Amino acid sequence: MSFRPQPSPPARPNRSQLFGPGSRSELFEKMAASAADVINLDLEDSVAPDDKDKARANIIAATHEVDWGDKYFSVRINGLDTPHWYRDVVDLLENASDRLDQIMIPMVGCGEDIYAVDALVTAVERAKGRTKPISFEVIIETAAGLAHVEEIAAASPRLQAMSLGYADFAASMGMATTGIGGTQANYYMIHEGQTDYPDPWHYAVSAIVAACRTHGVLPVDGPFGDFSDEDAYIAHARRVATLGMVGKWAIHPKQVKLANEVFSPSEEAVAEAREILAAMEEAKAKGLGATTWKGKLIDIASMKQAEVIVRQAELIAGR
Ligand SMILES: CC(=O)SCCNC(=O)CCNC(=O)[C@H](O)C(C)(C)COP(=O)(O)OP(=O)(O)OC[C@H]1O[C@@H](n2cnc3c(N)ncnc32)[C@H](O)[C@@H]1OP(=O)(O)O
Ligand SMILES: O=CC(=O)O
Ligand SMILES: [Mg+2]
Repeated sequence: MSFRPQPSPPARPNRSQLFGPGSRSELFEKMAASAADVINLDLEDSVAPDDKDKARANIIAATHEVDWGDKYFSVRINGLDTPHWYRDVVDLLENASDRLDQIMIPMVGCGEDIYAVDALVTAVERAKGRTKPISFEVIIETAAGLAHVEEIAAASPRLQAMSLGYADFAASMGMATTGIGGTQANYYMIHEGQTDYPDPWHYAVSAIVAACRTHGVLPVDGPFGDFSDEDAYIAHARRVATLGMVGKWAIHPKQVKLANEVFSPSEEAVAEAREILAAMEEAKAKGLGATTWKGKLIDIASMKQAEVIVRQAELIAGR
């Protein structure tokens, strides 16, 4: 219990985040023309060490030259355990246009990691007279990151979003898999001869959602590596949407449409939510806190559940 109301996350659509290597500038116009809500140009793992300088220069040029429309524009910097990250921050903040909205910080392990980047970003912003503050997104993708997820979620007012990075997370946890997201062939149970493949990521997803919701941060699901398997992507996305995530990465353009569909409430769900709200208004007018709708109990908490769906639909419609 707390007397403090739960803070709202930033009110912007974040259903799909399309990634592309900063070293592949030929992809930028295609990314800008996509239906993704968020663009993540990468300086980290999809860029070879020898290409880091070129990738930074490409991304800076793209903030000036490419029309990114109304997309939220984010750049993933290198991790704090590398020699690259400070140069990423300094070069971007000194030279990128105001089209840069966000820096994504990978491999975070504790709140102090965010503090360190915040201090550097703040210093460069002041030195260069940048008036638009840069926001942060972090990736939880290590055992330490998950262990400290709540302090990370509370670490900076710049923090808008937090993603689960399946590949590095699996490696850090010592998980016996090379799969990026989804069910895992060796993670199964057998009951009365029937094989069931439970979700090995459930705990991490729920821990991230709880930390994010506590501190008004958008919880986002990370990559799904097998971009040829659309059904498996959709199944994974639907599971995490049910658990409270607001969107998912697209590491191939064909995944953008899938994410946008899964993370937009269906017309049927919105109509039902509005019916619940109307039924509860009627009940409240009669002095009741609970009533029956389609043979089921609904009460004040049902209104809050319905409002989540209606708010989400309105946010997307207002895009
Ligand atoms: C674990 C992690 O950290 S994930 C995050 C970091 N990883 C990334 O950023 C990787 C992002 N994705 C990619 O680099 C690429 O999509 C790859 C390597 C997976 C596949 O690339 P390709 O072999 O070129 O893909 P494919 O041939 O299927 O591309 C089909 C079309 O989509 C385009 N395309 C490919 N990737 C992208 C992209 N990320 N954004 C926009 N368009 C793209 C191609 O140029 C091609 O366009 P065309 O039809 O006009 O020729
Ligand atoms: O950065 C993403 C991941 O899956 O690792
Ligand atoms: Mg990673």
